[in-house]
Amino acid sequence: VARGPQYVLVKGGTVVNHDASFKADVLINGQTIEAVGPNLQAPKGAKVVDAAGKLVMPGGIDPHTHLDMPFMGQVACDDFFSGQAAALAGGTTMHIDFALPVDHDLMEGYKTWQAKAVRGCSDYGFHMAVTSWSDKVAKDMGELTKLGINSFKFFMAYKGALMVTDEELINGFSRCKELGALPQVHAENGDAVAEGQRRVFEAGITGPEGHALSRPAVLEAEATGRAVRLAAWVGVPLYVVHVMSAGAAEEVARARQRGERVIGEPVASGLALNESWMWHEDFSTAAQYVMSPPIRAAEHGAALRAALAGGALQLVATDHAVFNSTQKAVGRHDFRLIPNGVNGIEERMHVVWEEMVNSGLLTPSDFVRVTSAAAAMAFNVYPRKGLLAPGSDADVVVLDPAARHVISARSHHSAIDTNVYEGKAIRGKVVVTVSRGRVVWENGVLDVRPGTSRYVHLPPGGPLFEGLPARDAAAAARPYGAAPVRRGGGGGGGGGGGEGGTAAAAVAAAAAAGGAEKGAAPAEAEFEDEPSREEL
Ligand SMILES: NC(=O)NCCC(=O)O
Ligand SMILES: [Zn+2]
Ligand SMILES: [Zn+2]
Repeated sequence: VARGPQYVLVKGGTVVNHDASFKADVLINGQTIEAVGPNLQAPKGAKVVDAAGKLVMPGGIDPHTHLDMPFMGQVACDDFFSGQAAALAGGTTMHIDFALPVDHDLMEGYKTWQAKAVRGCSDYGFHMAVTSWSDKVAKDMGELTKLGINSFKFFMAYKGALMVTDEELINGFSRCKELGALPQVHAENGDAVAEGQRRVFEAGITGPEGHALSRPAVLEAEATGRAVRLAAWVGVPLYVVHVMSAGAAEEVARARQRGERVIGEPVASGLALNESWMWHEDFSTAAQYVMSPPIRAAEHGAALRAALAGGALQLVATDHAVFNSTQKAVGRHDFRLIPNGVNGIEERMHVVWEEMVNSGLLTPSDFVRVTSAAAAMAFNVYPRKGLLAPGSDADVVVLDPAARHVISARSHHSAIDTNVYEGKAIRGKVVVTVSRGRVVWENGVLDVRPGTSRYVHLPPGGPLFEGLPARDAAAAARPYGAAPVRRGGGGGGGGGGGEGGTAAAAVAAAAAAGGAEKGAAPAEAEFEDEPSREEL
């Protein structure tokens, strides 16, 4: 495949990183940034991109997508080529997709998703869902960390399909801790949702609005609170995907106030849209907006934007999972059958720019943090990704803050025939995208080919895991929270310790009560060998 010129010089723009912004040129050599600085000279044959008056930023990273996903009897209509092409046209140069186990088999899931991804055209990584528990699942999680997966997702909803029990959640969290892998949760109380759906449907509400009514925000807050507390008890960081409500955001914020390492991920749709669409009289229009947890009343969106601005939530994804109007129509007479999911992989950068930067809630550097750097850090691929600096991958976007455009299904690049942001006016536009050193989007023209995707290994034991053994040791010194342990004192050290008790502390308390070596340290984290960063 012809790659284009070896050198690309992005000239005359303002470089915006998450920690600084300054006037500089960016020189790309092959797939890597060679230099960032003033007045760089273009080597012979270089392609020069004029960025005068524009912002030059690290390519976006969307940490939550579902391309080519079989779900609720349908297969998401963006495959890895159309989805990644759409991403590049919107300034997102890497995404992390959720591989699903095949018949609960994680390794089969990994192979299946790699086979799907081959036809793509951009960088991608994987999370893996864990939908059951067994020794084999635990073993496969270890194998997958060697294959570049450092995060595992647990669905607390989708009863009878993907949902796990609390016991499975605890086993999974504990295994993640051993591996230095980040557990992620879809936080909704799946039992209550199933009951809510039954009640709403039996009350005669069968349309898309039933989706919103059947899974209220309280069920998301409950599950979020449960997940963060269980993660704290296990002593592992936690990543809460698609935070859609004020209550769930509060649970994340409170956990962080308690010193727990929790990341909260709002998605573009939750920040920018509101639930009223699900009451639209036209079924096709209303069904487009059905996703889980649901897009909620406007005050939730405002709370999520505020939480993102104030740092209570950390980064923005999309949960891009697209089903076209024909696919959505299978739920015409029963909202429970509408395949859940909305678009966003192409729109995220623009929607976040409009909602968060044009409104003054975030600075351009904050924008880079929430759309790129924070994901690179959370998934342990920073500064290779998420930063414009010598040695980093040459994933670069040029954003013209003055250019205006309107989002529409008529002009987007996704395979879906609708767009939940239809008609939304945006001030600011990604005018150039460079993916691994190649200009793939310029002047409204996309230059991509299927079969050019690249898998990015995500090694375990990232920054979120630094210092955890010391935290465990401190917790073990105060088993069950603040209660002192009396050797032989009957009953192993007294009552519960509020938010403070961890599993590590309980192990130490039990050991002390049973006469084992005093203060036995919890097992050292066994982060397995860092996988090579080489491509597959
Ligand atoms: N979110 C959604 O509605 N669909 C994709 C699956 C998931 O992330 O829950
Ligand atoms: Zn989910
Ligand atoms: Zn999702």
